Amino acid sequence: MLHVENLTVRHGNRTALDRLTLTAVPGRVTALIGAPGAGKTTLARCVLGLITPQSGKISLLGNDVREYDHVGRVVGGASELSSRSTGRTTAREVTDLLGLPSAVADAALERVELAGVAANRIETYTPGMRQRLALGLALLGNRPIVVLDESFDRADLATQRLAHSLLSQRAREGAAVLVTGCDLRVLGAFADDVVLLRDGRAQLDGAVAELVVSHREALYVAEVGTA
Ligand SMILES: Nc1ncnc2c1ncn2[C@@H]1O[C@H](COP(=O)(O)OP(=O)(O)OP(=O)(O)O)[C@@H](O)[C@H]1O
Repeated sequence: MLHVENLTVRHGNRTALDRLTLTAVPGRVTALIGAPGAGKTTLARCVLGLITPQSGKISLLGNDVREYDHVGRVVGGASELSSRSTGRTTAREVTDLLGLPSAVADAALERVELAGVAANRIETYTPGMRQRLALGLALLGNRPIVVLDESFDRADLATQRLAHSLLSQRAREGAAVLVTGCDLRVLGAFADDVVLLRDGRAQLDGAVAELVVSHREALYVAEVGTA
């Protein structure tokens, strides 16, 4: 379980997250939907331990995020990829952190169809290949929480399909999966829950199946609005 409570983050005088509360439940895919600037990346970076919020609480598996030396041991996610590194080196950094054999890194790259370019630098990858690498890294090691700030709704169709199938499968295996994006029409096809973020606040929060019936207008108008 990933639970965020009353999280506030300010960048200078700009409030990126404003007392945000949300939960990503094990066994389900949660889509964090918001227009550009709504605060999705800020939230993902907080969960990955890259930003310290001004106030509020993040708990991972019931423990305060600050109790973890390496959040990456329990949260699968891709933070900034170093473009001069290769896909293989990057994946092996994760297997090293998790104490897994390097063959697991190779298998993760194969799963996202990057085995043939594993030895190439990330700077040579297309946007879709980078997104597939992020996906492979996030799923590596079957960690109980997955956070992907990748806007797969804007990816090429093959990458979208792969993301949908692998993230749904990981949720079915019991992980709490949080994925960000702008377009609920795409993410709603495989997400179970949705949090609609606007100006750093959760405007709507609930099961996709219920919200698209009760708040259809608000969901689709708000997601394309400016933050
Ligand atoms: N390092 C920073 N310094 C100043 N302002 C920032 C910084 N990072 C983010 N912001 C601001 O915080 C707000 C939230 O940004 P964030 O990147 O989290 O949104 P987002 O929903 O991920 O947007 P996008 O879909 O474009 O990635 C925006 O107003 C953004 O301009």
